[in-house]
Amino acid sequence: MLTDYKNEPFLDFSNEKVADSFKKALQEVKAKLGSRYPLIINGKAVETGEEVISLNPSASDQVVGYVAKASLQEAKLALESAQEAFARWSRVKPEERARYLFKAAAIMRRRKMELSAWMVFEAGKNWAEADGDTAEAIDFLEFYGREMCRLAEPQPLVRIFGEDNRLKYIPLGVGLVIPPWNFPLAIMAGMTAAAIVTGNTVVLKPASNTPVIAAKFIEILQEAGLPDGVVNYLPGSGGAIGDYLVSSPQIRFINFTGSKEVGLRISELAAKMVPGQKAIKRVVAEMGGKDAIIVDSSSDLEEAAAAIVASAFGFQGQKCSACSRAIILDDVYDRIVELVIDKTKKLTVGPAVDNYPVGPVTDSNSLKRIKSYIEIGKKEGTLQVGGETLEHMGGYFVQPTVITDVPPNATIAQEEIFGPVLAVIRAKDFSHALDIANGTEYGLTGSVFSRNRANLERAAREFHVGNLYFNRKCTGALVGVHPFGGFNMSGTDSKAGGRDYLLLFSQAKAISEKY
Ligand SMILES: NC(=O)c1ccc[n+]([C@@H]2O[C@H](COP(=O)([O-])OP(=O)(O)OC[C@H]3O[C@@H](n4cnc5c(N)ncnc54)[C@H](O)[C@@H]3O)[C@@H](O)[C@H]2O)c1
Ligand SMILES: N[C@@H](CCC=O)C(=O)O
Repeated sequence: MLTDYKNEPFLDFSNEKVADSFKKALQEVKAKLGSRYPLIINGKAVETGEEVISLNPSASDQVVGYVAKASLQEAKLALESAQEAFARWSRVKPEERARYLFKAAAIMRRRKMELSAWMVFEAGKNWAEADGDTAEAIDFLEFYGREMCRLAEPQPLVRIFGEDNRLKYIPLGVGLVIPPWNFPLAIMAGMTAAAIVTGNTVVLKPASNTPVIAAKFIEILQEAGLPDGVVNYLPGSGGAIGDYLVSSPQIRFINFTGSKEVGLRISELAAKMVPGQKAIKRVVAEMGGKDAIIVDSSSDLEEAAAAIVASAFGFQGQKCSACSRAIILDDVYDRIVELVIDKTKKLTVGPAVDNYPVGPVTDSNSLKRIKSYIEIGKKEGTLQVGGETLEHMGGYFVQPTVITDVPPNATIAQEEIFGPVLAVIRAKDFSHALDIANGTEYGLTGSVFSRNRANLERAAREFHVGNLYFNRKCTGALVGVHPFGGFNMSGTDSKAGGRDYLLLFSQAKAISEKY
């Protein structure tokens, strides 16, 4: 009998014992940096002539791991392996499939600190961010396992005389899982787990900046006894093997999370029928955001400013949910700006291993992109804090940056920067604030700080985002509690961690028997 689902608790690093254990885990992982990781196809290690070199963004001369890089030849093998495994795996009972997830979650729980330590090195997450990522990965496994058991139960149908009617959920086939690097364990594991627990088999192409933590997940699935070929681990360049995989006739669905540009390309390619293709490809694409926090004059200004700073600069603003626009009503604008500046100035920047509040951004391209947005922002508004990149520190560090008096249509108020840059925008009144908030092509997260019930009710109706929060930060969705996914160009609103998610990887078969 399954226990009720509960979110995995976060570690309390202010407890000296917990902090000491984590330091030990960091030391242990440090000793393993620089190892080699092969592809895993049909359960077997496959070496290739090329490699992806995963670097520590806090210290860009430190190699986290050397990972075999797939070419089209291995991509073909991985597809064949998934296709063969599907014939067996799709017949495994749903409850049995769920048990592999529960077992993997138990292994992850035992290796929790180690997994988080890998993300400190590979993704540049500080301790709490890395722990949050591991906890969310465990949550996805536990939640989707239970969801599969629920979907396997007899589904409610209207009964009519003289017929027996049933409806059951069956898998789609072979899928492609393409996750981003910013939640390199949670999102990657969640996207994969949902696809396989529903009876599909997959090719998992991890993000090129974070293939080592994905290799650890594969180790865990193997330890949990997952049959060969159900998940095929295929690191490689998205540009080089992505199009081939997406266009392949065997692929039945693509579960993508990443940028709007790549998501739209996948969506377009997947829509083109190719010879040998038997079914329409389903595309689940969760993409970028330009998320806003609105503050009105009735709100607790201290709390609002703290939430803006936490949402804007947590993990260096590299969350699709990050607050990149603070939209402040005129009468409290100056006070909020003062509070935000004050709180941002207190944030120190440094290596993730030393647990600084602000760590590095993911790579040199990212640093360059953010730097160029800061330059644009300096012309579009008033630079108040930050504005510098800190190359001399040996990693990809960018100061948390606040730019005020930004017009709603400015480039930095419209385009996703995906870094620690906050645009502060002045609104005349609440209607204007909502217009500004809805005035981008995205619609992922948003938050409103207000004690005015009418404003909150109006925002509930009119603030057009997939995840709307009141009087709290706009990051940090919890599995099962805040099903996650965005509107408009933020994606297909798949609601990861929600009750609808597994249906995206299933098809319902209705069976009627006349008596
Ligand atoms: N909405 C969400 O739930 C969510 C969650 C996390 C991140 N994101 C978004 O992800 C982006 C950051 O992640 P990223 O930099 O990894 O995004 P990205 O689009 O650059 O890459 C995402 C994945 O796509 C792969 N890829 C690249 N080109 C490809 C191609 N032509 N074909 C197939 N695959 C290809 C990459 O290798 C990677 O695995 C941001 O825009 C962020 O907002 C969204
Ligand atoms: N689910 C995460 C964001 C994922 C995207 O980066 C949050 O709610 O903060």
